[in-house]
Amino acid sequence: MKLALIGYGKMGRTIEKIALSRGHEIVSIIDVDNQNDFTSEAFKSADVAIEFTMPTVAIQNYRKAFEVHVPVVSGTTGWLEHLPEIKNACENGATFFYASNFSLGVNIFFAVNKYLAKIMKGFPSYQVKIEETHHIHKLDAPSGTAITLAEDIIKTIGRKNKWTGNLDAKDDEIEIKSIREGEIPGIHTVIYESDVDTIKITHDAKSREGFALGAVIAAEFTCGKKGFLTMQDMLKF
Ligand SMILES: NC(=O)C1=CN([C@@H]2O[C@H](COP(=O)(O)OP(=O)(O)OC[C@H]3O[C@@H](n4cnc5c(N)ncnc54)[C@H](O)[C@@H]3O)[C@@H](O)[C@H]2O)C=CC1
Ligand SMILES: O=C(O)C1=N[C@H](C(=O)O)C[C@H](O)C1
Repeated sequence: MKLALIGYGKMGRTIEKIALSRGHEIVSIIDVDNQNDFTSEAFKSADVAIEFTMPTVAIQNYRKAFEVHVPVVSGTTGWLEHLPEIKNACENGATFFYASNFSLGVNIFFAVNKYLAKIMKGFPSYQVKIEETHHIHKLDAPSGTAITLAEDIIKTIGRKNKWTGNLDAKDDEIEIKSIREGEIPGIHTVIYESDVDTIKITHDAKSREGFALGAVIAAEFTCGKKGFLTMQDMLKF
């Protein structure tokens, strides 16, 4: 498959390595210094573009790729206020795959989180909160993964209406505590606490390889498809 990379930072470089090891060709790499390359023949020849950049620029990149009819797989977090525009573009011919976290392990963790929230619906004596820890370079907080975890709990548990990054959460809110420390790739913990005990589930990424492998597999899945795609479409659990 011919791949384009939009964003050649920590994720872009890890994705390049994994894509090459799976026999794919990188036909174009776009970063801050060559943003006009979206109209190049090389970029337009890509079967799929994989985008990992920054919350503030992601939406412009999606628009530019859609203009030249290149499908996009993106893992950039912190841009979801624009989701209706992207879904609308997908209803009108664009192809876009988004995941707040592409790692298989995190997606198993998402399933466990939903199952646990279903059980905890019947146990209101437990308070729920989320903690996420990432490297000091991360621009957004809370992490996209923590927001997905919180939204899945809200849909299921029946006693929470929204999440908050404030540490004085109201009764109907889920507190998300964000910690930035060293070079940590990503740790997410969901914590249920009663007067007598604590239940915790944690996903701890050892490196960025799991995120990058998931993004390349998502690009393979996206190739030849149309519309708005997610990990649920790909993993079927
Ligand atoms: N969904 C997932 O599984 C994962 C998502 N992420 C997210 O991916 C994003 C990128 O993460 P990293 O690679 O660690 O960041 P990074 O800071 O290492 O790389 C970002 C790259 O984007 C480039 N860039 C900035 N503006 C650009 C523009 N207008 N056009 C093209 N390139 C541009 C930067 O120069 C840099 O090379 C973040 O939002 C992060 O939260 C990170 C890991 C996994
Ligand atoms: O910025 C990161 O590094 C990561 N971002 C994603 C998020 O915001 O959830 C996924 C992963 O945790 C790494």
